[in-house]
Amino acid sequence: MEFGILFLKILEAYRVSFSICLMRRSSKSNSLRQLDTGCSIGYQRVGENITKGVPDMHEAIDCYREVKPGMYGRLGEAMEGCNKWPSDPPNFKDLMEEYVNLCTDLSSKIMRGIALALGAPMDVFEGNRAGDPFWVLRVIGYPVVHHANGQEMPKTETDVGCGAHTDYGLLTLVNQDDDITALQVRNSNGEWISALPVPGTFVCNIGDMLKILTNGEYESTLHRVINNSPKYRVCVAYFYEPNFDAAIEPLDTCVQRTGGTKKFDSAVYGKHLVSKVLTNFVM
Ligand SMILES: O=C(O)CCC(=O)C(=O)O
Ligand SMILES: [Fe+2]
Repeated sequence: MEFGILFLKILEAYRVSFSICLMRRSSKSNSLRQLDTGCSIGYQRVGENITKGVPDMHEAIDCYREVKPGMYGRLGEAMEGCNKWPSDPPNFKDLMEEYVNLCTDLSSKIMRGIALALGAPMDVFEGNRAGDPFWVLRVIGYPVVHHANGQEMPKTETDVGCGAHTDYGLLTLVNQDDDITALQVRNSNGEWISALPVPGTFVCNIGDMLKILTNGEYESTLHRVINNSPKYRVCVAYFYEPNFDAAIEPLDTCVQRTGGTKKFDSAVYGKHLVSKVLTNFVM
C-alpha cells in the first residue's frame, strides 16, 4: 500500500515539475533566483550549472532541507536561507514536501536493507550518521539539442545535459521520463550504458558518502545525461544524505570485509556539500 501512495506521488510530482519547467521556459522569468548568497537555492538557467568546468545543458530548481541561521555554526552558513518554491501552481510546495517525506522514508528503508546486506546492525546508518538526514531535491529540465527538422546539431561538449559525475551523499532516487533514454552510467568495464526508464520506478544511484562508509565496497555511480531525443526531458532527483554535521568514515564491519585497511579518511558531509556547491561542482 505504501508503495501505491508513493507511486501516485511520483506521477504527480513529475506532472507538476514538468509544467513548472515549461512555464519557466515560456515566461523566461528568473524570479526564483537567489542572488544574495553563494548558495544555489532556487532557479538555475541553462548553462549555469558547471560540471568539471563545462556548462551543463539543463535548467533546474534546487531545494534543500532548510538550514536555519546558526543551526550548524560556520559549517552551515553557506547553506542558510529559505527554499524558493514556485508560487504557481499553488500546491507545488506542499506536494514537493510530501514527495520529499516519502522519498526520505523509502531511502531510510533501502539503507536498512544495505546495512543487513553488509552484515551490520540494521540501524548502523541511523543515529549520528543519517538519523536526521539532510536532503536535496532538484527538478531538472533538459532542452532539446536537435534542430526542429530532426537533424542533429554538431556534437560538442555543450551537448551534454549533465557532465559525468558522482553524487555526493548516500543515495539518489532519480524519477525520469518514461519515454526518453538519456541517463547513462559507467559500468565496471568502463563502458557507458543507458539507464533505461522503467515506468513507475526510480533509478537509485550510490553517492560518495556511501562509498566511504562501505570502505569502497559500494562504488559511487559515475553517471551523465545526454538528451539526444527530440523532446524536452524532465527529471526529479531526490538526494538522501547523511546528517549535515556527520563525520563520515568507513564502518568497522566494512573495513574488515575489505581487507582490514581503512581506504578513506573521515569527511564531514556538510563540508563536502558546501565545497561542491561553492565551487559549482568543479570536482
Ligand atoms: O537527469 C538525470 O537523470 C540525473 C541528474 C543527475 O545526475 C543529478 O542531478 O545529479
Ligand atoms: Fe547525479
